[in-house]
Order: sequence, then structure tokens, then C-alpha cells
Amino acid sequence: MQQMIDSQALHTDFYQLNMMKTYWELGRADKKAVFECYFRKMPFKSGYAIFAGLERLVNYLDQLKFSEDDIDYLREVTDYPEEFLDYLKDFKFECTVRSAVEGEMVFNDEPLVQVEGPLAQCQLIETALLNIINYQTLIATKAARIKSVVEDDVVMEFGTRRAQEMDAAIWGTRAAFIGGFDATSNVKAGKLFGIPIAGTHAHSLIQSYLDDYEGFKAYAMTHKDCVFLVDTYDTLLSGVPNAIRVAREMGDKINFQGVRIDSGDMAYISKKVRKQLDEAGFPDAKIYASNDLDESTILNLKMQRAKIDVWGVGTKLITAYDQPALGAVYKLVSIENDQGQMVDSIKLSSNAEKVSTPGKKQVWRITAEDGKSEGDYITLWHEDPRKQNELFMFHPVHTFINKTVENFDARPILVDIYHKGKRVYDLPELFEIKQTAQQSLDSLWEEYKRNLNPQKYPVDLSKECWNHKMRTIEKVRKGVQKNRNK
Ligand SMILES: Nc1ncnc2c1ncn2[C@@H]1O[C@H](COP(=O)(O)OP(=O)(O)OP(=O)(O)O)[C@@H](O)[C@H]1O
Ligand SMILES: O=P(O)(O)OC[C@H]1O[C@H](OP(=O)(O)OP(=O)(O)O)[C@H](O)[C@@H]1O
Ligand SMILES: O=C(O)c1cccnc1
Repeated sequence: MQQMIDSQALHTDFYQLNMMKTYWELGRADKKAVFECYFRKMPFKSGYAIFAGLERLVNYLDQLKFSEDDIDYLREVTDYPEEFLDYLKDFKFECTVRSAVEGEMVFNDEPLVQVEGPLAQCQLIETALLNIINYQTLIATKAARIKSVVEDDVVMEFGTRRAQEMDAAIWGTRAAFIGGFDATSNVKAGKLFGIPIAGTHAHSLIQSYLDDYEGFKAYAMTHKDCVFLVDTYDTLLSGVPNAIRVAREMGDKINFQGVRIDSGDMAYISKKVRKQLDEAGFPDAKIYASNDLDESTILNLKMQRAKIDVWGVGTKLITAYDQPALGAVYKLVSIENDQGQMVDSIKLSSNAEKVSTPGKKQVWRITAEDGKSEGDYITLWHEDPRKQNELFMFHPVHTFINKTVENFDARPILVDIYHKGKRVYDLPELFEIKQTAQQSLDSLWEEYKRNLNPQKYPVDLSKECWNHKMRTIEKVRKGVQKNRNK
């Protein structure tokens, strides 16, 4: 019963159900459609993004059906006829879904997920699909940017208390791990996903003893591994000296791992703390730091040669503080007409970059002999660049920017996840996904990876795809003109 009440089918916008009703009532519900999900602008002005969210999308699709309870609710609050409610009750997911795999680096204006199947079904899942992919891809990308500056230091995820509610903390933590974080303070995320859990203690422990020494001592008597938070009263005069005192007193009874600082000038303080620890005979004790950190503060602290070994990052990661939404969209690219033929559809805009690319497509990652990515190449579905000896790659708007690539490898980015409603993809282990992210980023030139003003990675259209887009624009324009003249 609980399972049925917790059905996710109503995790959709009301307008999706209303459109489903239109399609159903007018006999269009089962028309074949193709939708693609993509984002238009790179998040955080980043040179790359890390795709995440597929596992949760699969969890959602695997169990997608309307419970009795859902149907009762819809009966109560809508004027839907019983026949339509029966149609929803019998709903069985039958779409074919192709997607980038989690951890794969992805870019703007390329399909990340493609859904093909009965129009009404494709429509229903739009909201949940975007909800999941938008958030998790954003957090995995933010995490990768942070990891890129901490380099080989350990970085821990501390964001749960500041996340936008409980689900975001859990799935955001998983996305952060994919993007390169090493551990989390969220115990449930540890249990669910096998992410290493780690942590220190809070100011409240010290405050409850009204004294650094008493607080550290209490913690040390009850724990083997100890990292003491030293900034409750005065880091240099009280926190660190008392941490050293307890570490000496307890000797081998504890693993004195280090101290955490959480306020003040962390470059200045960390250098002083390092000196205190070294002089006291604890050169291996690590200095942990937290306090509103993000990739730019961390980079700055590194430039100031702050003596920080372990970074704790919460708010600015889990809330994607500097860009709270990825803005991925889900657009109809092809639809079956009344004659049973597929017609490719387009969304026009006065802004050239915003005009959608019609037709069912594949994204190919083009790699040169040195193993580095040359760019992504979007083709119509039937094209296969692997059959070509050389590839002409050009910017889809500024077409004079172009190059010809030889001796390349082309790898399809969209892989089969569901075939006509049946799952054909086994979800990888999380550590494999993390590895995918690492390998993916290793194939990217440094120029695309720097956090500030990176070069723009090429995402090009094949000649055929580009010509098709131009012809479709022309056709739609002529249609609009004809209607105006009526
Ligand atoms: N040396 C530094 N260079 C650049 N930024 C720093 C440096 N030291 C700390 N910061 C960052 O400065 C920001 C603000 O620190 P601020 O001094 O206001 O906090 P605080 O001392 O912790 O105050 P509070 O006690 O209220 O927490 C934090 O994001 C922190 O990470
Ligand atoms: O700064 P963030 O990147 O968000 O990292 C998480 C923060 O959460 C804790 O502070 P909080 O004031 O909530 O609790 P405390 O009393 O333990 O310091 C911790 O000390 C960090 O400062
Ligand atoms: O373990 C910690 O130090 C921790 C956990 C959550 C938030 N801030 C710090």
C-alpha cells in the first residue's frame, strides 16, 4: 500500500496530464514521437558539464504507473472522464530511451537523453526527467570544478544541512561523488550508495563543555579517530594548544588526525596552525578547512599557500550557489503525421543559437589519435561517421570556423537504456561512474577545463544535419507566410 501511495506518476506538471488527455481524446496518444533533452548554456560558464541523474531516472521509469490512490485523487480534483482515468490506470511505459551515461562529460546544445515512443507517454515523463537531470548534472559539474582546484587533496561533502530539502541532499551528494568528491558527511548517502562517510565534530560539542580542552578530551575518550574543531574560542591561543595537549595525553589511545578551522583568515591561520602542530611533533596531523568554500575561494587560498590538506564544502556545492539551475529543456524533434510518416519539428527563435535542431539525432565524441577529444559531432540518426575517412567539422552558427579531422575515433554518446519500455541497460556501480567522469575529463584539453574563461569546446552539426535544419527552417517560414496571406 505504502509503495502505491508513493507512486511517482503524479510527479509531473498538470499540463502534461492535460495534454495527454487531448492526445487521448483525439486519437493521437499513440502517435510516435521523439523528444530530446539538452541545455543551452554551459553552467557556471564552465568548459564542460558532467552528466548525472540516469540512475534516479531509471528508478522512476522502472516503477512508473498510476496507483489507485493517484487515480482517486485525479477523480476528485479534475473533471477527467472515467475512460481517461482508466487509460491512466492501465498506463504501461513503452518508450525507447537513449541517454548519455552518468559521469560522461557533456556540452550545451547536444541531446543528453532521447525519448521515443507514444506521444502521450513521452509527454508525461518530461517533468520528472528534467527535474532529475537538471539538478544532478548541475551538482556533478560544480563538484568537478571544485575537485579540479583541490587536485590531490581530499574534499568532503558537507552540504546536507543547507541543501534544498532531503532528496536534494541525498542525490546531490551522489552527484558530488561522481564529480570527484572523496567522502560525505551524509550517513544515509553513505548507506545507500556506498560513498565513504567522514566527519569531525561541531562547535556545540565544545560549547557544551564550555571549554576546548574538556571538549576535545571528551571526544578523544569516546573515539579513536580524532579531528578537533579548533576555532570555537580562539584558534591559535586556545584551540590548537588544547588539541595538542589532548593528543599528547591520549598518545596511542587515539589517532590524532588533525584539526579543523572554520572561520577567520584561513591562509594566515592555517600557516600558523601548521607551525604549531609541527613544533609540537605532529607533522602528519592534517589541517581541515571549511566555511563557505567554493572553487574560487579554494584556488585563492592555494595561491596564498594556505596550509590546508582537507577541504569541507557544503552550501556552495549542494545549492549550486552561483547558478541554481541548469536550464535543460525537453523538445519535440520528430512526430508521426496523419499519413503515418515521421515529420521532424523545430522551435524557431529570433536568436540563432536558440533555434532547435530538428530530427532524431545521435551525438558522437570525436577523438584524435592522441586520445584527446576533438569535439562532439551531432548527426541525424541514420548517419554513422565511423564509415567516413575524414570528418568536416564546422561551427553550426559561425560556419567559417571549421576543420577537417582524419584518423579519428567516433563514439556514440547516447546509449540504449530502454527498448519499448523494457530496460536493456544495467546500472553501473558508483565507483565505475566516478571513473567514467575522470576518464572523460582526462580526454579533454586543459584549455577547455580551466574554470575561468575556458575555450569553447566544439559541438558541431554534420553537414546533413545542418542542411536538414536549414531546410526545415525554410519550410516552417514558408508555412507561416502562407497562413498569413490566407
Ligand atoms: N585568506 C583568505 N582568502 C580568501 N578568502 C578567505 C580567506 N580566509 C577565509 N576566506 C573566506 O572568506 C569568507 C568570509 O569569511 P569571514 O571572515 O566573513 O567569515 P568568518 O571569519 O568565518 O566569520 P564567522 O565567524 O561569522 O563565520 C569565507 O567564505 C571564507 O571561506
Ligand atoms: O560552510 P559550508 O561550505 O556550508 O560547510 C558546512 C558548514 O556547516 C557547519 O557549520 P554550522 O555553522 O552549520 O555548524 P557548526 O556549529 O558545527 O559550525 C560547518 O562548520 C561548516 O562551516
Ligand atoms: O563533519 C564535519 O566536520 C561537518 C559535517 C557537516 C557540516 N559541517 C561539518
